[in-house]
Amino acid sequence: MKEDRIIILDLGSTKNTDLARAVRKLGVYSEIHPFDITVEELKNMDHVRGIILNGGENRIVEGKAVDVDSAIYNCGVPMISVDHPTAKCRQQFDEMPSDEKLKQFVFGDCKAEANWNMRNFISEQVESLREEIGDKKVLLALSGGVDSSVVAALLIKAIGQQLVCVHVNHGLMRKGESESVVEVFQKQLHANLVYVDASERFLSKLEGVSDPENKRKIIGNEFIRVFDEEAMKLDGIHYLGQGTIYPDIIESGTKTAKMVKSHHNVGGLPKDMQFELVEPLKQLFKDEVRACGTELGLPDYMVNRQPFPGPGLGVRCLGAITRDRLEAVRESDAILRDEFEKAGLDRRVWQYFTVVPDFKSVGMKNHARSFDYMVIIRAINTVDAMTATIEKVDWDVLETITSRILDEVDNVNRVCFDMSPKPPATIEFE
Ligand SMILES: Nc1ncnc2c1ncn2[C@@H]1O[C@H](COP(=O)(O)OP(=O)(O)OP(=O)(O)O)[C@@H](O)[C@H]1O
Repeated sequence: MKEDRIIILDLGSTKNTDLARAVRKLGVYSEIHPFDITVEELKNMDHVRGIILNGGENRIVEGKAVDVDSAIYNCGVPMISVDHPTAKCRQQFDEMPSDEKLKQFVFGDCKAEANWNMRNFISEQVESLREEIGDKKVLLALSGGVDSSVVAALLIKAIGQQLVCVHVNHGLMRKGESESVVEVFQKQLHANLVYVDASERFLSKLEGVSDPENKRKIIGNEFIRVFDEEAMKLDGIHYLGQGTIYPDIIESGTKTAKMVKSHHNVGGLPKDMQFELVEPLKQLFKDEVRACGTELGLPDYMVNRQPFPGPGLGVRCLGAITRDRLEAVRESDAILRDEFEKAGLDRRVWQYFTVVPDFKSVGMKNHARSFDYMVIIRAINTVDAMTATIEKVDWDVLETITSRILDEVDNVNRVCFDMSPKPPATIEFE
């Protein structure tokens, strides 16, 4: 990679990513590494212009305060420290430096060039992907979500028809979602796309299953089975593309953080599938992934898509999934998304969706007694998905959504708004 870089060494900070993002915001590439990196490893990296020793509350590891190898202090690269009392560098900060001070360090002391942007990133990735992959083929599970869509667009630009995308419609997609994957990737970007309509297969496996854990397991296992079958039909695949992004890497790789998450992958593919991995987004933060998708020409609704659970609408059609309630979830979700977009809430609210429970309530329709399902609307905001607050949706917007759902969605006679923050409630219901 040709960009100048600032290395952040994690000495127990909980704010490594904030710092890395602050540096990248200045247009300079920044990467986080563990405190015990060796000076040789550092020297093997290209274009290292500066080092930030980033200390903090997790500085005690196995009873000892951590520090970098003394050779790193003498490696001749400009260095500052943040909240690292035993640092042996000239300039030390007690807390994250202001933008001005960071600028002074990055451009003044380190003389770094501001050349980190998505255009450069894409052209470099295209070049290195072509070199790495040669004339071999790459398989990619394309969900239509942000990460796999951006990986697909990048790989299409780099290797065109050598990329084989497999999209599985498990029947639990949102309204129009699978169709838009086909429209964008097959019709517009001319991708080599295998579209598998496995709805019937998933729905029949799920029939009568009401336990949320079992539902998730069945969906996950069936997904692997379908993907496996499709992969077996293909010849000469050498690589597997994955939408791993930078937070996946740092969350599973840091040596001081308390919470360690497992690495992102395609739901645990069978071990006997011998693929090498291609993970072209592994340097990017989520907002950079979105910017990369936009630069690659993906539509706005795809790159700004809100998070959507792997098991899809299956966990929003509560209890044992029935086709009538699944349709009610899908249709009401489409109305909610449409009205949120019209009200400009789609950009502001982190996640919003509808849920249909598996019981009925009494109502009146066309002057007669009705006994039908209810739709629950949920709209939440969060920073890290660990806690969540409720969006105070404007009353008029809620009324419009309610009357549209009651008018347009079959088998529904009641609409509720979920007021519960996380905790004690979770974001999803199952
Ligand atoms: N219906 C699907 N068809 C094909 N691939 C899928 C499907 N659902 C999930 N995948 C694959 O599994 C990966 C992990 O799925 P997950 O639901 O955890 O999404 P994610 O981490 O948000 O990524 P994305 O933004 O690409 O959906 C996806 O990146 C994609 O490669």
